[in-house]
Amino acid sequence: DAAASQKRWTLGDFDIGKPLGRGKFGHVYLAREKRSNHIVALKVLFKSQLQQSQVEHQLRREVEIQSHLRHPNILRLYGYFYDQKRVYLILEYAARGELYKELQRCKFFSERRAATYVASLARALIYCHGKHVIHRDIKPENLLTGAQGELKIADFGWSVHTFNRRRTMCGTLDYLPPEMVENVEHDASVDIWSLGILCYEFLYGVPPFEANRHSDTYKRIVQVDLNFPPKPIVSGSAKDLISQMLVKESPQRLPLHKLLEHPWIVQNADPSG
Ligand SMILES: O=C(O)Cn1ncc2ncnc(NCCc3cnc(NC(=O)Nc4cccc(Cl)c4)s3)c21
Repeated sequence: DAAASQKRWTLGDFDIGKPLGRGKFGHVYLAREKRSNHIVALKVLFKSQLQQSQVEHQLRREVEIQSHLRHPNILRLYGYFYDQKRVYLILEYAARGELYKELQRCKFFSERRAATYVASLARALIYCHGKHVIHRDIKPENLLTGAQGELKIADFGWSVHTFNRRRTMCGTLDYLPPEMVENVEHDASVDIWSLGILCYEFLYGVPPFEANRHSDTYKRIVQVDLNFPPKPIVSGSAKDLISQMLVKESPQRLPLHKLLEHPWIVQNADPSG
């Protein structure tokens, strides 16, 4: 609630539980806020490492952006606090944990499960883009699942606000179409590409442009060297959707609201998400 996001939290406000995971910058613990008994996830980041990697500004931006986002498919960041050595993020607890572990366990998802996740992600991204926020780091590692199996986008560490850069193209703006002046659609389409990659990986268990060497992956991406293996068997409708998202020309990628009307989503996604 509003009070919670303003309160000055300290470690003493929480009972710390089991470790949930360990990331590059620190560990995540299950925790309970003592007064409310509210269960949260507490991410502990070491200031030394944040300084070393010069990501403090990114973390500040994440906290700022996340404090304005409220969506069922976006993991809440309730607040933060710090002490001498560490910064603590107070996060919504996603009871079923990391989606990529589930993908590794199942190898790949059914079309219904994949479409349900893709539709939830599209709705969350439509919400973010409506607030001129792009995530820019949509991948299985940043997706968590709640107690009912619902998908939660986490870790806005790479998200940005897309301010409307006033283009000074040859001095006048008068002749630019709305989407160019807005400059949101153009930027926001990076998340559409990533969602297309994710949809492919949900269905095949590997991302489409995977290669042994970085340089080969880079080449396959810029050439959009997209092909669909014969196994597992995937419907033509799914391939059609993926092909409309993995388009090099960003303004030509299928807009997210059109994705929600695509036959593959309409016929396979569980409306409750
Ligand atoms: O995922 C797991 O390991 C385990 N797990 N299991 C359940 C569960 N429930 C909630 N959260 C979990 N994990 C934390 C997810 C995050 C959300 N937001 C983040 N933000 C961030 O790390 N920002 C950040 C860090 C360092 C530098 C910079 Cl610039 C930005 S991490 C959970």
